[in-house]
Parts: sequence; C-alpha cells; structure tokens
Amino acid sequence: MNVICILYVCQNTTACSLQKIDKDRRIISCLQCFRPQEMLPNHLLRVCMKNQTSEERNAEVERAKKSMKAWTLRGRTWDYNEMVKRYPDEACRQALLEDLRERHFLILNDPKDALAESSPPGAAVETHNKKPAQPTLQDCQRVLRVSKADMLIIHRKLLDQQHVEEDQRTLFRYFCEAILVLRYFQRPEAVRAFKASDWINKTNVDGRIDMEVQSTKQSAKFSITEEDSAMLDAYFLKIRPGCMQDSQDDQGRFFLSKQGLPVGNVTSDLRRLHEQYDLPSFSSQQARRAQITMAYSSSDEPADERRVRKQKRGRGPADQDDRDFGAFLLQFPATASSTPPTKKKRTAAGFPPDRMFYDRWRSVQLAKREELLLSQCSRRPPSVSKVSRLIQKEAWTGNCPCPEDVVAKWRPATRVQVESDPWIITMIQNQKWTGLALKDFGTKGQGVVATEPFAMGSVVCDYHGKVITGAEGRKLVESIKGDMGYLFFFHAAGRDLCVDAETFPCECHPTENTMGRRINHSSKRANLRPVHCMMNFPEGQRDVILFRAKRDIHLCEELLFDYGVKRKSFRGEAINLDWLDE
Ligand SMILES: C[S@@+](CC[C@H](N)C(=O)[O-])C[C@H]1O[C@@H](n2cnc3c(N)ncnc32)[C@H](O)[C@@H]1O
Repeated sequence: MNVICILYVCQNTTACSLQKIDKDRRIISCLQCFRPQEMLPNHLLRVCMKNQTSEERNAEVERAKKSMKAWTLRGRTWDYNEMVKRYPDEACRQALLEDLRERHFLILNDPKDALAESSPPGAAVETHNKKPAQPTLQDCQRVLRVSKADMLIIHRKLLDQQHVEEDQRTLFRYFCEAILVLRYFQRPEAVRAFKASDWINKTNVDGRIDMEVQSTKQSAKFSITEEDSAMLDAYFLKIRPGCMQDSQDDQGRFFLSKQGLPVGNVTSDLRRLHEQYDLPSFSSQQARRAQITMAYSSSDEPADERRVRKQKRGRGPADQDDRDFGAFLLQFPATASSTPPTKKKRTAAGFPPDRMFYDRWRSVQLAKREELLLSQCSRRPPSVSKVSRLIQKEAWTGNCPCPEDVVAKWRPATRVQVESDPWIITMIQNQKWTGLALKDFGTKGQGVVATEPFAMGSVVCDYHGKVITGAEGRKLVESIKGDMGYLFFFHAAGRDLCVDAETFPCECHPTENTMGRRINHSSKRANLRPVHCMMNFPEGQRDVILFRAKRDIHLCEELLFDYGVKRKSFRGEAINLDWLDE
C-alpha cells in the first residue's frame, strides 16, 4: 500500500467547514455592504445594522430576499444573440462572455455549444437556438474542486480514526464516485459494477495507479493519480467495512450503500453531491463530451479537416476514436514540458502502433506551448523576435511553435485573466509601466504619450491612487468644486468608489510620478477605456481602474480618456463615470 501525503487545507476550520455542508442555506447578498451572506439576519445584527431595531433588520432581510429573487429571475441569464446585437465589437463581446461564464451567469445560445458540435464558423449564432449550452470540462469538474477542502477534512478524520457522521461518510462516497465519473470519465454503470477485487488488483506504475474495471458490457482500463487513489483507499478501508452486513449480499462491489447493498444509482449520487454544494449537476455523458471538445479545441487541426475526418469515418467510429484519444491523453498527459510517448510505451499501454494518436498528442502539446508563450505576453502582442527568445529560453528540442503563428494568435486578455496576471499586478505595485512618457500640452498641463504602439485591448496602465469606498468618496468629490481632475469617481459592483489621485505622491509610491493621473480628457478622441477590475494581489483582492486601448494606439499619440464630463466646455471637473461597471 502506498503511503500518500496530502496537504490539508483549512485545518483550523474543520468544524465550520463541515457545518456548511450540513445545511443547504441560500446565499443572499447584503444590500448594505454588497457582500454575499450565508446567514443574513446574523450578519445584519452583528455588522451592517447592529444599531437598528429587529423590525428594521427583518425588513432588510425581506428586501434582500426580494432583490435576490428578482436577480435570479431576470438578471442571471444572458442571451448571446442579444449580446451580438448590443455589442458588435467581437473582442469586447468575447471578453464579456468569458467574464459572464466565469461568474456563473447562464448564457442562452452560447456559441460554445455550436463549437462543440463542430459546426462551421459563422453558423454558431444562427444554429444554436435549439440546443442547451454544452458545459466545459471545468464546469463538469467544478464540484470536485469546490468540495475538495471538505473531503480532505473527512479524509484526515478517517485516517486519524476520528468519528465521522453518517451523512459525511455518504458524502465522501459520492465524492469518490464523482472522481471516477467526472475525472476519469467512467460510465455510471461501470462505477456501479466496480468490484473490491478490481481495487485490490490495482498496480502502481511510476506513480500512476492502474486498474481495470469489469462491467457487464465491457471492461475499462485506466490509471488515476496517487492523490485520488488515497481518497478511494480511505473509502475502501475506513467507510466500506462499516457498511457491510452479514445479512446482505454486497456482490463484492466496491461502492456500498449504508445498508450494505451495492449502490443503486451512481447518477443520483452525483446529483446529490452537486446539490450539496448548490451547483448545477452534470452527467457523465456531458463530462465525456466536454473532455473530447477540450482535446479538440486545444488541437490545432483545422475544424474543417476534423469535420471531414469525422464524416469519412461515420459517427460511431469517430466517437470511439475520440474516446480512445481521451484515454491516450489520460495515460500520456500532454503538457508544454512533457516528452512525447515513444512507440514502445504507446503499444505497451494498449494503443495502436501507428502515428494517429501520437500526431494528435503533438498538436495538443503545440497548442499548450503556444498558450504558455502567449501567457507571457498578456499586455500587448509580442514581436516575432520576442517569441523566438521565449522559445529559446524554454529549450524545447522538438514540436516548437512557429513564432509568427504565436504572434498571430495573440488576443487581448479577458478581464478574468487580467485580474490575476502577474505582470500587471507587478506593474500596479511598482508603478513602472513601460511605453509611456510625460509631455507638456500647454493649457492642458502635462499629458501622457505612447512611446511604443499599443494594440487594441492592451492594458496600458492603471489610474493610481487611494481607493475610498461608499459615501465618503462621494462627499470628497462633492466638496471639491471646479478645477479638479484627480478624483476618479465611479460606481462598480453596486458600490460607490473614488480613486484619490489628488493626494500626490501617494503613500505607497513616495518617489514615483504615477502616470495614470496625468492622462487628459477627451470625449471625442478618447483612445483609452477605463475598466474596473478586482485584482488578485497576493495579500487579497483590491479595486483597481485599468486603462485598456480602445483601438490601436500609435507611437507618440497622446493618451486620452473620457472623464464622463457632461458639459460642452471642459473645465477640469472630477472624473465621474457612473456607467463604469454596466
Ligand atoms: C487628471 S489631470 C490630467 C493631468 C494634468 N494635465 C496634469 O498636468 O497633471 C486633470 C486635469 O488636467 C487638465 N485637463 C485634462 N484634460 C483637459 C482638457 N481636455 N482640456 C483642458 N484641460 C484638461 C485639467 O486641469 C484637469 O483638472
């Protein structure tokens, strides 16, 4: 038996984390602080309305519930067809779509759905009306990520021989079943048929745990990680024996109900696990499809060729090939740094000796390598020579991306990518944005010019200053009348925020001439668009205003953005962008 070391998270939150899964509480956002709350009445009592009466708090709870209901009914669903009409700019629309998906909005007529069906480019918007959106592999596997911390706590308790409640044991079994279905794409009937002897006969090959599951229809060979194996082992050694009863015939199955019978319905168990975490449920079929789609979309085989290949072989064999290629990828993960599987290894693992899977594997790896290179150029499109240098640094010996292709594939980062981009985070921290210079513009005072071109969508710099939230920021803006353009007031995520760039130099950069505050106003010639982001700094999230290029910006061009000034003649009013987060 392998000794597995798992890092436990939330060690001192054991009790409260596990309590969370006991009750299925609605999360309701507090309309005072705009933060989601699991127990709003308690929160209001202790934090946001501690000085008010209980009647006032009850009324506030009702108001919040109504608001949540209204949002669920109307606000959570977006129709892609409507977005196409309202937001004609493709790049911005895609960024918005990405953002909405990431935040769990429900997208009607999602073009991804059409992509999954490999329909021709351009047909997506017209043909997707009839089908529900195809979830991504990430969506399908979300429940494994979300529940992991709780499962690690149960796992540790099991190993430490501590008491684990009955429902926690059952939940742990659901999780183990979900591992096999959602991570290793086993069919529910195969998981149901999985035998204790299959588990006992598993072998450890170079850190991967190989096993074979015999179901009535077919047998499936696959290998799992040591970490997943540790979870299944804890179930097998610590939970399953407690379920066995002399009076029941368990048929030697691995997964048993608490009455000691083979589990009846793996799909229902998965649904219950999803319900426990308030997540939409995904079937094993959706997970398998998502996995195939992912393998395809990360392959650089043109969509047309894929379609022709599928058509030639007919639907059945093509699907079988895709499944086999999925198994091939599980056996030989294609990362940017992995070495390609040799013919000997491929055949030893039971795959055909020809190059078909090998070539597809290389395509997947090439796409990953391109992705890796592009992730190092998040601010602006790289030059061919920069990509060549990055490739050289990686010292790949074969299957190298072509620098020109990488340059052509550059796209502006989505908001979610920007919010965690290490380079942008460093620039905000040290205020050493490159490609910018100060210039005197006479009556306007100083302004900022581009010393390098910026492609549309590039992140140019931030509007730096102390962020003041709520009424205090509004008061600050109102108290300063007239010639004043260093307060950036806006409304985002339901809150009033004000960036104070008037206090200069700022506390955090006493010696830096921060650039964002020097950018002048123009409503007609604006080439920058301010965007509100919640940047993920190592010490936590923070509100930041970033400027992105609205169009390609040329060398020596002055950078300008629209302060949102209503009056015709600009007199230096505070920047006032109520619409920023709409
Ligand atoms: C955020 S600052 C911009 C940098 C400023 N020009 C400087 O020298 O520090 C805003 C101030 O710049 C000036 N300004 C900005 N845009 C202007 C414009 N289009 N016309 C005239 N003055 C402008 C106004 O004095 C305004 O209060």
